[in-house]
Amino acid sequence: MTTRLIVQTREFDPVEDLLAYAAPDRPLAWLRRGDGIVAVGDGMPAIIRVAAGEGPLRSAIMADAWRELTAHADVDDPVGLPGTGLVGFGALTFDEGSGADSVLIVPSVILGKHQGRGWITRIAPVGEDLPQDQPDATLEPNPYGAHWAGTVGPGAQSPEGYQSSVRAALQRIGSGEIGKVVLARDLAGTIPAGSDLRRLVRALSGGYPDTWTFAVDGLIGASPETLVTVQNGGVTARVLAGTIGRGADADEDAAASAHLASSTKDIDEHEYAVQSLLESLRPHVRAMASSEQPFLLKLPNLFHLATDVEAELSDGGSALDLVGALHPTAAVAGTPTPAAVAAIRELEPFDRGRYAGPVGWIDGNGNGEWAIALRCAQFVAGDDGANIAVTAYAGAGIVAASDPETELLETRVKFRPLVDALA
Ligand SMILES: C=C(O[C@@H]1C=C(C(=O)O)C=C[C@H]1O)C(=O)O
Repeated sequence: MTTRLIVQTREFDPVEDLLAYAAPDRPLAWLRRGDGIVAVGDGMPAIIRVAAGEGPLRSAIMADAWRELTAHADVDDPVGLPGTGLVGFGALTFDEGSGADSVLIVPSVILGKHQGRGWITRIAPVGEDLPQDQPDATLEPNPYGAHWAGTVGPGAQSPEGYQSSVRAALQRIGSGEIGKVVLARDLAGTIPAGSDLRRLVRALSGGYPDTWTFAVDGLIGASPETLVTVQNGGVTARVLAGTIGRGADADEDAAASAHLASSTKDIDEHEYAVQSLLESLRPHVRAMASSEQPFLLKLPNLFHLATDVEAELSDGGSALDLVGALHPTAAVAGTPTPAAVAAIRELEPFDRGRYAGPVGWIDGNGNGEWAIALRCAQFVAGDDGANIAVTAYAGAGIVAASDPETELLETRVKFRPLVDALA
């Protein structure tokens, strides 16, 4: 049976710290430079869950279910900003064959902020009171819980194992089977039961302001890379590929960025990623434009080669339709895509789950912002007060000129935001 939702958005004094209103143990958030959207409390009037094993249609099933939900929703949204009205927060698995499920969650209360304007959205099934009309309705910040620290160590893929996988990938590249493949490794550990996960979200968004910080169903991270954003017919995407760690002082830093900007290995790796995005996007848009040369994106821990792409939507698709068309890009899978995904299945001894999958939000008009879930970890609560399990992931693009040890070091630098924040 179709869920029918009633949705009401109202202008609201912008709150300083959106996260202070989120659920400590399962925050639902999308933040960048203090702007964004956060679920207040943990009410969920609708959740679309695509279970593992649904086959290669995961994003299509979700996009269709979302269309159905929005078609039956009664939305009153005089504010009309990105993230107002009916919103679902989503996280999808990287691989269609993953054992993890993909989710799109509609919370009952959302607080948002965009360029100095604030709003509140309340959502309930038709026939039930909107949250503000319920007897115990309150909107109070939750004080942050005590500081906590976790431990993570090698996961299913050891550092040595990672280098052997890179060597195996180089052989496949040498034989012409693939041009590029992105190989990841995992770190596993625990954090204490009851930890206030908002502390991690806050540390990531404060420390890495140029990233999109997300928390969706236990997947928490700060990604520098968008998969696609759609806003009133305009489409944008940011492609990243080609990476070098920051230098220890100004001279080393300048040398590192100059090295990256002129490295043919990194420029090739980047070009694979740009071409794959342009090819997948082309059938859905017109007036596609991207810069000729990548620019250098500077993050606190590393530099990336980056290209921004802009276009106009031409087929009326939603942000989730585009997610389905674009994922997985060569930035996180490789080229050609099917052979790269097959190589990942063979060379990585773990299931990526939602790492390197699409994470973001979609609204009732099909607008939305989706990142690639990088620099992230999946948190899974234990039973009966047991510790919370954490698995973090980081990968690197392997091309013909890659060196196993350098790629291992690159994954170490990419783990740093998360590992530092957990310590
Ligand atoms: C795979 C990751 O990052 C991707 C790979 C990059 C590279 O190989 O240079 C750069 C940015 C991302 O597209 C990761 O962070 O885990």
